[in-house]
Amino acid sequence: MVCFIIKKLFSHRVNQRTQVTGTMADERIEEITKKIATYPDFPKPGISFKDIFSVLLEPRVFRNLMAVLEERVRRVCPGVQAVVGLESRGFLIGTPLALALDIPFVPIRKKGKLPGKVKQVSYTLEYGTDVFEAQESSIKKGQKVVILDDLLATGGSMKAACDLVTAMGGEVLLCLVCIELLDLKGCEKFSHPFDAVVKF
Ligand SMILES: O=P(O)(O)OC[C@H]1O[C@H](OP(=O)(O)OP(=O)(O)O)[C@H](O)[C@@H]1O
Ligand SMILES: Nc1ncnc2[nH]cnc12
Ligand SMILES: [Mg+2]
Repeated sequence: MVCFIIKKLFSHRVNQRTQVTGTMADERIEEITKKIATYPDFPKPGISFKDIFSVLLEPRVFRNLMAVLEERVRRVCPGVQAVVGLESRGFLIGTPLALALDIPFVPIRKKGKLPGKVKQVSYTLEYGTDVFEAQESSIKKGQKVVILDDLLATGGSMKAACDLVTAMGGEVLLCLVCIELLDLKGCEKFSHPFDAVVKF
């Protein structure tokens, strides 16, 4: 009986994973959604490119996006100790979020751009393959982090970032993106808690 109840509770949590913060109507999110420009067949035929830069053109909408991200992190992972941002578009939102939360910003960069000793992981993304690196001492053992990026497509980048942070001894409390491309089912690539502001 106890086992049955535990299983029920657990399956509920797993099913809720992509709904970490619920679905309350939020006018800020509706406006952010409308501002995200779509470019068909960029950078390759068949790719429908969602452009976060169109949100950044409007300070009020950008500020609202940052406020939504901050609220979600404060609600879901109050003990978070660092924001890990993925080069390059993840830096745009990762640095202001780290400042707002008053915690360190840790960059994960593409191969060969970070000085000093680095840890590496290779990965595939919607239109290619790449290698991610982090500076060896940038993530401490047991450090609780949120990983932030502009967009989740196939989930290859986010999975690689989770693997890298975990291999360095960090604990991923939340993977957070502005935009999720639902058809690509990227969040199935990794098992950490996940949340997205806008879903297409
Ligand atoms: O879920 P995935 O299939 O891995 O794709 C998502 C990633 O792809 C894009 O980055 P990109 O590597 O194009 O580089 P950029 O951020 O430097 O523009 C986007 O900013 C995400 O980081
Ligand atoms: N469809 C897409 N739009 C914007 N950035 C992306 N990165 C990977 N896929 C993408
Ligand atoms: Mg990117």
